[in-house]
Amino acid sequence: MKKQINVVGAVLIRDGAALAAQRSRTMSLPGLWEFPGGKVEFGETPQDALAREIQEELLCTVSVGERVEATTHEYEFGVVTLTTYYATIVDGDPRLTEHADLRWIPLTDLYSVDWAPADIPTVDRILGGLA
Ligand SMILES: Nc1nc2c([nH]c(=O)n2[C@H]2C[C@H](O)[C@@H](COP(=O)(O)OP(=O)(O)OP(=O)(O)O)O2)c(=O)[nH]1
Repeated sequence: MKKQINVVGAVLIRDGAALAAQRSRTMSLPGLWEFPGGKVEFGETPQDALAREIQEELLCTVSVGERVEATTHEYEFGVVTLTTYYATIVDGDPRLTEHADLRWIPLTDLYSVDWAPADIPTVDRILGGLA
């Protein structure tokens, strides 16, 4: 049976653009774009995990809000359940640490990057919510 991986991602929206992070060559799913975040550790709430991951990888503090979407996708290396939340930056500015790139993508261009497959329902939901 494949490994089950619980992952949380942050949907940060500012001035009509969403923050996307490109996975680096040394990560799984290299080159694909994702919502910053990571794996939920034992004993953590998804919200705590998300705030911790954003602090670690973007070096800023967020307040986690409403859930956007939850989706399960089977990759070669395991089954990822990705839950995304709207989040707001309360301190600091996102900085590039472990990803290949960070980009504020205008919502009108959100489909222009190559998202990790598990993220597509979140992108659909964000854009659907605007309609
Ligand atoms: N953080 C994040 N991960 C995602 C998203 N969509 C998606 O399929 N994933 C996958 C990529 C990874 O396999 C896993 C998250 O693990 P992680 O962010 O802790 O990545 P990691 O670098 O520690 O993982 P690994 O390369 O060591 O396997 O979920 C997303 O929007 N955000």
